Amino acid sequence: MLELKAEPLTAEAFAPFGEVIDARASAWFPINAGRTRRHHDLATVETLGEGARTLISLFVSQPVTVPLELDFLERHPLGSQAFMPLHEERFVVVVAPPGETIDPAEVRAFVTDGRQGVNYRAGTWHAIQSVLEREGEFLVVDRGGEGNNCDEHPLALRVTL
Ligand SMILES: NC(=O)N[C@@H](O)C(=O)O
Ligand code: NI
Repeated sequence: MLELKAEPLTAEAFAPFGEVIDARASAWFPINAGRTRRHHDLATVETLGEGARTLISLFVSQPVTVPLELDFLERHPLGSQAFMPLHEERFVVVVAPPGETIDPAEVRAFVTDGRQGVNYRAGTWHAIQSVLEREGEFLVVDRGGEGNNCDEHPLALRVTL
């Protein structure tokens, strides 16, 4: 069983896995006669393969318990996947670099602060959506289309905060 202690999520630490989406930590420019700050182009949506298209969905998730015990990570080889909380929900992020196998030494665990979202780059191994404390509602942007876009890799993990 691989034991991990979740670290506070930062863009720098998450860079090998994708982007952190956070209005507080991103540049913006004024639009709408100055009434709106546009935090522009914060993450890259990847949609690969036959019939690929971008999906916008809502995930309503029940909270996980901590320590969080997992028995697999998954990846989406044909597209990115972004999760943005709609009510400042905190969630646990577990990731490993893209590749055909997972090196346990490269698995990282993070916890978000409620204002952060993540965009997993295509192929990044990750735990399924794991919201903390209460039911969570997330805007999700990921890839639809033909072919298999979800691989699972067995891995026994316990994550503490
Ligand atoms: N299956 C699905 O749409 N969700 C997972 O990919 C996940 O990362 O939660
Ligand atoms: Ni996923």
